[in-house]
Amino acid sequence: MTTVQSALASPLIEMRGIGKVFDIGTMEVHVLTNIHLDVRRGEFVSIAGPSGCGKTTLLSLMGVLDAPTSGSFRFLGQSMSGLGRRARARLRNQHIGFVFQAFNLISDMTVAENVELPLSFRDGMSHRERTERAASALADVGMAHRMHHYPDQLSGGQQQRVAVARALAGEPSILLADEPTGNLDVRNGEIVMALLSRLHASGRTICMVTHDERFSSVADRTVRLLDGCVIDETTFRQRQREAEAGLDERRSTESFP
Ligand SMILES: Nc1ncnc2c1ncn2[C@@H]1O[C@H](COP(=O)(O)OP(=O)(O)OP(=O)(O)O)[C@@H](O)[C@H]1O
Repeated sequence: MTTVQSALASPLIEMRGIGKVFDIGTMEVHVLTNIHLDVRRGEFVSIAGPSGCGKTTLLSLMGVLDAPTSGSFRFLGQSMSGLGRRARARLRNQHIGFVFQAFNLISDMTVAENVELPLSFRDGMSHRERTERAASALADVGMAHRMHHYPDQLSGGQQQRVAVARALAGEPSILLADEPTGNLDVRNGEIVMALLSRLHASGRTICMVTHDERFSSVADRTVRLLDGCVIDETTFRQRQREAEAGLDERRSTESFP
């Protein structure tokens, strides 16, 4: 098998025995313990759990923003241990799209300029290609008609859709979203979730941190954390079977009082 073939055959993200400890001088904060987690191409994985359980820390490790203290982490089949700062930045720019709770758009740049910005760090990408990619990503999220507007002329939901376009414009291998609906009202939250769902249906790989159970259930698989450990992993099929079993039970109780 060639290097390319083996990278394609292996999970996109492969974590084995991952631990993360923050040393804050006076004490060590043990945030993640012995995490085993794979994310395969085309999967939509949600990470759920109570506040402070380590969800964002885990997503930062997946996004190569931070490094684990222990364990092995492979991205696209390549070990991340010992990778230098520049190599990590290049990998993030080429393979990872980030969406955060705060939209983080630059207020004095137009929507199109915001989406093009990360592409300007790509070696050798022409201005024309950047413009075309930005236009196409904005069309994907239904925001092409606003490309010459400024962020403060858009609603929160629209700004988040632009942030998703910015994350997608570089054709990343995975989209990592940290509470993407956290700053949105119910309706805009649903619109952004419907967008992520549609992107997943078209083949995108997505990993999302969310507090919201309704949104978590949109994913193929939900990984639940508690105190930095994975305590449960349920797949969409399991949840469907459980819901059907609950329905059958209710039906039988109703038929035989
Ligand atoms: N740089 C850091 N230094 C020290 N402790 C940290 C650091 N980053 C995170 N922590 C601690 O790690 C724990 C987990 O934080 P994290 O943000 O990953 O949790 P979370 O599950 O995403 O929480 P929330 O749902 O509230 O956003 C917290 O106790 C936090 O204080």
